[in-house]
Amino acid sequence: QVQVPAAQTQDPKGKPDCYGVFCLTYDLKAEEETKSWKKLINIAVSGAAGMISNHLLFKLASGEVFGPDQPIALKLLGSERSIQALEGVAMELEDSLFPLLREVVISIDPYEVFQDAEWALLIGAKPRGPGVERAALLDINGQIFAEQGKALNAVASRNAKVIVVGNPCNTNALICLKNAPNIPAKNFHALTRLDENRAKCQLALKAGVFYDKVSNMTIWGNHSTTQVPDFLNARIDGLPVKEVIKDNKWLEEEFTEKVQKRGGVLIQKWGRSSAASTSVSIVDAIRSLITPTPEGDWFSSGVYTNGNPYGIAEDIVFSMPCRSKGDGDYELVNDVIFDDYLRQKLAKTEAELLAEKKCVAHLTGEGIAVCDLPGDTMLPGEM
Ligand SMILES: NC(=O)c1ccc[n+]([C@@H]2O[C@H](COP(=O)([O-])OP(=O)(O)OC[C@H]3O[C@@H](n4cnc5c(N)ncnc54)[C@H](O)[C@@H]3O)[C@@H](O)[C@H]2O)c1
Repeated sequence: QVQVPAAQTQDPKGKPDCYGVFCLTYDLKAEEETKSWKKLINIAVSGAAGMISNHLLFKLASGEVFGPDQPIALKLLGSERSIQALEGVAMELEDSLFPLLREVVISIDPYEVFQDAEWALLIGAKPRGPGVERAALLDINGQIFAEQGKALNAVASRNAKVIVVGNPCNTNALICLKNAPNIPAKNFHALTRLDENRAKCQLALKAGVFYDKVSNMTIWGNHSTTQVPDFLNARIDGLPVKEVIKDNKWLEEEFTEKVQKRGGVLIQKWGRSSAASTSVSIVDAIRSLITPTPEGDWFSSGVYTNGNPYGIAEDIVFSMPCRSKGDGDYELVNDVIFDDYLRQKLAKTEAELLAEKKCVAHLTGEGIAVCDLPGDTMLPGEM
């Protein structure tokens, strides 16, 4: 039974950064006596007034992500344009009376928001408007992630875990980690978990089984339409997918394209991009790092290539199969197989990421940018 410590009034002037009711402090003595709660953790969220955050923040504050005995502080970063909305978010958090939510800070200054952050969930980015080239988007959003990388480097916890959601998320994550040399590059992730979840759902549908039977699902490469949902290594009910779904044409063409373009189809139906399922996948991504991966299974995450066993180019952020002991860290999976089809697809998504990297050389400290993208591929959420 978790006990909620009594609130104590404190002079709000003493805590200038806090929002509203979160300026009141809890009675720490009462908390010590219960011994049932863990030490507070700082979670920074950028784009906190956006659609994804509108789902995610309430999951974080409810205890669904870090557990019912883990108090949290939410440090919310918005853009100048979203500051009013951000206040609205903070008001809704106040009114939800979450016992685990101890502090809320809203700000447009990443140096303030990232102070001592143990987790940084970087969602805020500019959406790609009509007529905006992918190269231009890389530059516009890249600037945001260069600045936020510098801020993380200066003030975040030295072992902060960073999950980049804002698109183009792989290259944004690369820019971010290059600007944060004091934080291990291994701690940076680009979110490809939504793609993994979508792939599992499509395989389950085709095989006529519930989706909990699908495991070992890797999304390789970029979070774009060149991503590779790997049906060679995935399993259904413990069996290789190809032994269950004996329709290679469907797997190579329909399945792959369905996963790559699922986001675009969803926009057509909804009139906006996926926010609820994205927030669920961010929760999945965090939980995969803080709970041990089930024996024999793995999860996908866009991570920094630095000595990978698959022969993928080094020094990019590439989605790969990972396993975790539940300590926030991960290891790459060794027991995966490749065939010609998979190798060919991997080469395409790898080429795209290498080209994206050249486009942002000015933001990673690697010289002058040369932008020659192989094709203007879409993000999964674009049509
Ligand atoms: N990786 C994935 O799987 C995945 C899935 C869905 C969406 N996305 C991406 O996530 C991002 C956010 O999506 P959304 O639907 O929440 O968008 P949204 O437009 O509803 O919200 C984005 C918010 O970020 C804010 N923002 C912009 N620049 C900022 C900055 N420099 N610092 C802080 N905040 C800033 C905006 O004001 C806005 O409130 C988009 O880039 C989208 O493409 C990624």
